[in-house]
Amino acid sequence: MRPVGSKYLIEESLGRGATGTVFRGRVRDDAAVPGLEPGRAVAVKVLREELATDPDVVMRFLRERSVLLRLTHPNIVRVRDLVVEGELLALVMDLVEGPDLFRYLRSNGPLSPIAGALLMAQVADALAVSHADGVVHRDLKPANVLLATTAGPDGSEQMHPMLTDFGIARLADSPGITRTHEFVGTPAYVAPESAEGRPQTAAVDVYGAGIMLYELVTGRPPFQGDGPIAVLQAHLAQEPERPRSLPEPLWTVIERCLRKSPAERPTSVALAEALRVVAAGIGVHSSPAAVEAALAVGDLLVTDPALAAATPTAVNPLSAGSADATQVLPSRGFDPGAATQVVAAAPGAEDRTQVMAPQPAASGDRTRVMPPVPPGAPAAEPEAPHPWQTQLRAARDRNQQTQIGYFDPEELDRPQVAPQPYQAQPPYQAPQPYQAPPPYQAPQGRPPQPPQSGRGSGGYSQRPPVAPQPYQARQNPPQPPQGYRQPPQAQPQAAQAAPTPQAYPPPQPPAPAPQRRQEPAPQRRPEPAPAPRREPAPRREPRPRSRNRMYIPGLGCLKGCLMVLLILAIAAVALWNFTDLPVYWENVKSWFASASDWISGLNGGR
Ligand SMILES: Nc1ncnc2c1ncn2[C@@H]1O[C@H](COP(=O)(O)OP(=O)(O)OP(=O)(O)O)[C@@H](O)[C@H]1O
Repeated sequence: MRPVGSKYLIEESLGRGATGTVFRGRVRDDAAVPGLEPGRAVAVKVLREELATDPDVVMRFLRERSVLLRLTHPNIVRVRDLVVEGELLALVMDLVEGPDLFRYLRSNGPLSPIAGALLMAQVADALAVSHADGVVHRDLKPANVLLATTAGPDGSEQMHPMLTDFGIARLADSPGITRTHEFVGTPAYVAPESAEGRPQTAAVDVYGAGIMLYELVTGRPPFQGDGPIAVLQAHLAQEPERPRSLPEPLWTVIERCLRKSPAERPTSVALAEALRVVAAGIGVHSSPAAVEAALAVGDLLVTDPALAAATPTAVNPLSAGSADATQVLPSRGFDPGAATQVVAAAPGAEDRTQVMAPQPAASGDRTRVMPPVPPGAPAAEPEAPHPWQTQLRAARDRNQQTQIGYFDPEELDRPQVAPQPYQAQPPYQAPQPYQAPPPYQAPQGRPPQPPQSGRGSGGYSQRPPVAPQPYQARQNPPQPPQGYRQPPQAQPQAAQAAPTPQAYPPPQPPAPAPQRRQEPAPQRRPEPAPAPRREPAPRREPRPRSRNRMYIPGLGCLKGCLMVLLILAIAAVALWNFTDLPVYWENVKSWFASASDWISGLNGGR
């Protein structure tokens, strides 16, 4: 056990991410911490050294202390204390016993549309509370949703989603840590404006929620690519493809969250409400009124008028006054330093319009960080995947990691991904001729999810937790990225009536030009007649991030072997010179000679 500050002891590591390592810990027996009794188990996130030694991060850490500590909600992992001790920065949080959503999805496959909608509604509740307090999460992804296990009304285990890592991306996004062209976030979940270095408002979290919702119900995020740059370009240029079996109302919500323009995305409050309406209206038991309400869910997805008003300026960080325009959040908790940094990160038009490219040395390390496997879970895959699947998965894992990396603006000019219409993965390719998918059926093989009533008058804690089935580590083989599948018929079905055939219009085959695509294109889209290029800004060398930046595969092993050989050689010389080994050796030789003579004698006697 290691002490952290004067009040906590840390035990084993629970896992490591890009921003730090999380340990299981406990409050010291002699410590008095408000709200935490002595001996209480906690989770302690020790920020990585590079962050902890940056004066700007330390300043932010202290300045945002009160914001982080006051964020309380049943769906937010509560931060209990912040520890600053020498070069150590740590957050003390409530310990959540349960897997994170990333691991859950890997072990159990996608959720049903109803379960996915209800789970994300709770995440949206958490976002609504933090957004009201001026705090943007900025790194929404399944790995940052922990699933606490709670007992359901019938005594069964239920999962309760809890959002964690609030403020961490913001802490890491310090002028001292991230510089021009740098980026904090997780490529698969990053909003277009974040990828471009534009101001990040609450709408980036709604975008992240849309990506997560898509992934929860299909098993893969909508934008993929081989490497972070390809993924960022997809966020900027591609439209998401509707999975064939997704209910229309749920797709409406996802599509609105994934709008390229932040001003067109719903607020987190509207998102939470809409998701509950969708969940209530897409079950096979849903009443006609609930079905009707779900089909009209688009009307509930109201946008933030303040964001819409700020957008014309906010999308152009070079224009005068853009620093003010970034302050679309309530002033409480807003950090003007962050806005200044974003604007300062776009010194020229080239910078603003370029897609950032990772420098391998800066990001290579992070690709190796994998969420740990739950205790007792078998590490081996039941079936060896095809090498191609392995590559796809590796690319996906890379994009699941939070990245704080250097991006080379010159990479923009190298075509990473041609901005062409999204090409669906095999499961989503529209068959020829197009056949309408079977009507959506409620989830099978999972506990029936009772549709929740609408939000109470401000009482979040009144809502019973509804979530996917209890986590079972590696019960099923991990699912390769694929669409929502109808569960096998053999599994027990929820006792629900057949759906009304007209309830959900079948999804249209991928349309060549949906209405949205005719809207004004974001600034990043390729221009048909490119303006004369300015001279590229001189490339800045990235600040050395680690004392050990060079990694040569096998070098450690080689050095070890050479060292062993050297030690053996020295030992041999010493033995030869300082022991009776030469005498023994002479004896051995003479025995050998005698034996040879004796054998020759025997042969000669015949
Ligand atoms: N409060 C907590 N209680 C229990 N486990 C936690 C808690 N917070 C994090 N963990 C676990 O610790 C591990 C590391 O968490 P961390 O947030 O550093 O990783 P991450 O989100 O995957 O990484 P990053 O966001 O930095 O890329 C995860 O497996 C997570 O499930």
